[in-house]
Amino acid sequence: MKENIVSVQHITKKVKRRYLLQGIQFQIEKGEICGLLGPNGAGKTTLLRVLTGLIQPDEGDVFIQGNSVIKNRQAGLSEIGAIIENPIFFPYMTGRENLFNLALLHSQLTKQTRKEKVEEVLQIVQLEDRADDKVRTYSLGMKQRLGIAQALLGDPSLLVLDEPANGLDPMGIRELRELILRLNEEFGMTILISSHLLDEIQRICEQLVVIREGEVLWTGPMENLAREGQQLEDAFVELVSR
Ligand SMILES: Nc1ncnc2c1ncn2[C@@H]1O[C@H](COP(=O)(O)OP(=O)(O)OP(=O)(O)O)[C@@H](O)[C@H]1O
Repeated sequence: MKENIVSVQHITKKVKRRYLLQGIQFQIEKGEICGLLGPNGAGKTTLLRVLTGLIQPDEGDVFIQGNSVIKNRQAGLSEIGAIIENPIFFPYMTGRENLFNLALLHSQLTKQTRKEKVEEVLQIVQLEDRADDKVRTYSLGMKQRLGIAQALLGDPSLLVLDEPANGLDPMGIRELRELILRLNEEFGMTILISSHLLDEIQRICEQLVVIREGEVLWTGPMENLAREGQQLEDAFVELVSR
């Protein structure tokens, strides 16, 4: 049996009297790519912000490799690499310089291993050729890949991507898809990804968590929702309009 790497347990988040998330529960197994879906305003970003420690839930807990991101914040969060909002880089610094700066945040790394890590992640996201160019000259797709490189600096067990394909052109979307699949296949990375691009989700995800109005509406393997030959879009629309 595969090991659960992520366990989301009864997460509830209220703002004033309104529930943004209510009793959210699901698990993600090691090595899986899990898609987080839901209509606009369902609570996806709020959930990913709780998962990555950016906001505190009112109830519940999230365990990453058995470490609570709420009670044992440092250990829990050290297992996660994420792009939640658009990654912010210094435009007048090169990609390599930006990464080196961000690598300083990983205080467990020595100067030498920091340098090696930066080169390693640049290679993984295939930005070595442009690493000495200033970030202001990068396309959106390149900035997104630099964002993923940044997320990989701490050797996370889980990569969390919130709408990573937003604004990308078809070529950028394809490069991103290939990168996500390579991270999963070659490096065994577990990935949680939210997106409105359902055909992209259908191409890359094995598991799905569908939320609506802050609650889990459906969770399970992709093929149980979008049956053989069925478009995920049709299955999704059917599900959320029930
Ligand atoms: N700090 C906040 N205060 C009040 N309401 C909030 C706050 N943050 C989010 N919301 C509301 O919570 C709901 C869920 O928002 P969230 O951004 O998590 O949804 P989403 O599923 O990511 O939506 P989208 O697909 O449009 O990005 C929305 O109705 C939003 O307006």
